[in-house]
Amino acid sequence: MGGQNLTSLDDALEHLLSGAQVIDRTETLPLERTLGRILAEDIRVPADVPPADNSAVDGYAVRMADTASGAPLPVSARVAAGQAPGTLEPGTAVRIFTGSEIPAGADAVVMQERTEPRDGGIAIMAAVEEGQNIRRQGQDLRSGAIALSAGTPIRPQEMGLLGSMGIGSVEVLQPLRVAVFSTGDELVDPGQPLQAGQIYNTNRYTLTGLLQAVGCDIVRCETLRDNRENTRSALLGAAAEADLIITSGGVSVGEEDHVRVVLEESGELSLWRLAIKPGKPLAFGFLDGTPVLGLPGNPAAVLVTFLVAGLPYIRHCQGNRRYHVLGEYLPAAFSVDKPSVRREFLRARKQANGDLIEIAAYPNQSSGVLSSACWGDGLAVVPEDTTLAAGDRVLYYAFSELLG
Ligand SMILES: Nc1nc2c(c(=O)[nH]1)N[C@H]1C(S)=C(S)[C@@H](COP(=O)(O)OP(=O)(O)OC[C@H]3O[C@@H](n4cnc5c(N)ncnc54)[C@H](O)[C@@H]3O)O[C@H]1N2
Ligand code: MOO
Repeated sequence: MGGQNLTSLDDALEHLLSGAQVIDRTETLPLERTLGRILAEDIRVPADVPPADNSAVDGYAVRMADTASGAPLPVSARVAAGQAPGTLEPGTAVRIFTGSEIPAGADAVVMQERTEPRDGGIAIMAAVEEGQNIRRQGQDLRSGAIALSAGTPIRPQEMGLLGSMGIGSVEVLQPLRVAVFSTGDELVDPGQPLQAGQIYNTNRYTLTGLLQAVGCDIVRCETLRDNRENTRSALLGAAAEADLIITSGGVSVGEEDHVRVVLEESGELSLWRLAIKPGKPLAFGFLDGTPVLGLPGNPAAVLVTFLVAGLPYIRHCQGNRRYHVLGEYLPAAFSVDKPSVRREFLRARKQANGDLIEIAAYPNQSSGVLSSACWGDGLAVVPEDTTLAAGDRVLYYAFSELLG
């Protein structure tokens, strides 16, 4: 616990992750539809990749011993990629291409640029080493090994690797089903005129984008008015069909802040008020066993709390065992004069200063200013109880790294 009975982000994450349930629903998908999914099974290599020794270059397959005399070698055969290679006749060379299988008996491939036509055959113009230009059977994957383990997120390169093994479909975890609620009587959807006291709904779109970016299924996306009973019934309804409920707004201390109260009254509030800025009033709990992540209403606080607290939890629930975020320490182009008991996440970006890369922070860090995040490319972290002078190293997380 930090000051003011705030929970530190580290303690909050430990609490969130220790209770997180990984999805237990799987499905089998053809390879081309697996991008962004999480493998539900270990993938064992069915047969060596590549399946046989093959040539790395266009040239000639030879037996090294036949090249010692320097005499030209007649070309006895031609093996195009895709053809069965046959056997190298002693004392000859076989014309071969990149990817062609190596004929039995050959122990080196000479690049065609290192040869010259002579006396109806080829003369080899450079010393030959055993094994040169041969890509060995199984150099990429060995039969029987685990190539990819359960919990691996599938990127384009994993799709390619699965294809290289001849695996056309894999078992993956189903997407996390998330219900999203914005709360507030003041909210109006874009496209309609604003009346006095109203503002346009921002968080609905930030959250929709974030959830799409991280591969969740949005099963509900609604706006709740500031009414306790409606809030209660909407959240309980969503609890029956979603793996996770995310709300924005209604978690602070005002009498119109119903989300947290509904958690307390009808479920369980297990976390409230973190030592982070923005995002202090974040709430977390359960309704009918379904986790509810109550993000604060301020638009920049929504983005920050989703990234630093929600996303590690979501990645865990998605079954992703590879999620780790590595920040980097770079000199700050700004200063922080007043220490805070809350860890502060500044909307920031990298900038060049001569040959130095430094971190600049958006001048207005109000949690109501979402422009800060559109200007920025990431978050700079000011630790609790810390001041910073320009030039001090500050921890920086790129949005792309956080969302990775
Ligand atoms: N007395 C106190 N007041 C406040 C505290 C506090 O500790 N004591 N904390 C402040 C902090 S920090 C935050 S953050 C906010 C969070 O309050 P809530 O999560 O209850 O959010 P709301 O009050 O509903 O809204 C806050 C702010 O955000 C606007 N908002 C809400 N939803 C949306 C949306 N979907 N799109 C655009 N803007 C939205 C809302 O109009 C408010 O301006 O509480 C502080 N107060
Ligand atoms: O923490 Mo609130 O989220 O600063 O605006």
